[in-house]
Amino acid sequence: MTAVLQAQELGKKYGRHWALRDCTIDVPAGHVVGLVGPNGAGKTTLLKLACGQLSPTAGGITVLGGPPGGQAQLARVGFVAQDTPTYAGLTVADHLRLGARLNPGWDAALAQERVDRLGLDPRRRAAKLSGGERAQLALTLGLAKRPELLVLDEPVAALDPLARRDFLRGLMEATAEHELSVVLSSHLVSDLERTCDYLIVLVDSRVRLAGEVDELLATHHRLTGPRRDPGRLPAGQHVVSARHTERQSTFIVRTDGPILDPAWTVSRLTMEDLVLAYMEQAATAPAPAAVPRRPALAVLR
Ligand SMILES: Nc1ncnc2c1ncn2[C@@H]1O[C@H](COP(=O)(O)OP(=O)(O)OP(=O)(O)O)[C@@H](O)[C@H]1O
Repeated sequence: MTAVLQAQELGKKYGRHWALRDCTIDVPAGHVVGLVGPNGAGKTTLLKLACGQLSPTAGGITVLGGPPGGQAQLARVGFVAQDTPTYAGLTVADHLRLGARLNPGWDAALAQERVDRLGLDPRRRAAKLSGGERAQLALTLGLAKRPELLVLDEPVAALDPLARRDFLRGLMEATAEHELSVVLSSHLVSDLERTCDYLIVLVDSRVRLAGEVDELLATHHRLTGPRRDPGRLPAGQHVVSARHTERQSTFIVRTDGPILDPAWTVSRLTMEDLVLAYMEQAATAPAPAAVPRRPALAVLR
């Protein structure tokens, strides 16, 4: 299957500061990808590189098999930037007319159906819409363009829980109805947990983890048992994080094999556990030169 997003040692520098570096990822089409990481991790930088709004300082990136940003590519990629930008002085109907004018593949019926269903007054100016309504309008514009890839940069950050749920529900319905890949950045792991089947964790300008959620959850485990040095775990069990009390150790490990040691109580992780483990690892361990598929760093606390 064609990769929707492929990056090879991709890097972007602002002045002397790397906003993103050594980013190597290969995301297949047909996924809803959650891009998560703390403030300043480089999420917006990666998304802008993917949409051709920024040029790489190092490495390369292809989107839907081609270089981002060209005229043909722009029609295939929808981008809803941070703060869901709309034109304050234009009405909802003006936005739809503008969308139709600017996008060759514009789906007027889809746009109208969404506006009707959401109860957005076509005569209302964007400045008079609530944050949630503006976000829904921006999502409508992104969807009606009928892109193959829709990129959403923290679209729900300013929304209340109800508006967030409605927005994400709209997004999920749209991905189910149309063949669409989505890359969605957010700080809210619980939202990503509901919507995403592919995860990228970006911390401090580097990708720390990337892969299909099911596979990541199947290969990561929490082990709890008598206190043990992480160096005494089997070679195939890579320690992502370790915590110790006087008598007990709790490890989060990544492994392809079964956990056979009867000393351990083994429990499954949630996506939030996984994200936090890799964020903590990044905070306490030196950054890897490139993303290892199987992280080999042991974090002992
Ligand atoms: N135009 C710019 N000029 C200089 N530095 C920038 C610029 N844009 C971003 N940066 C820096 O690059 C780093 C990554 O920023 P980026 O906006 O990509 O992070 P982010 O993960 O999207 O953050 P947030 O979650 O806060 O939106 C940050 O340290 C930021 O200060």
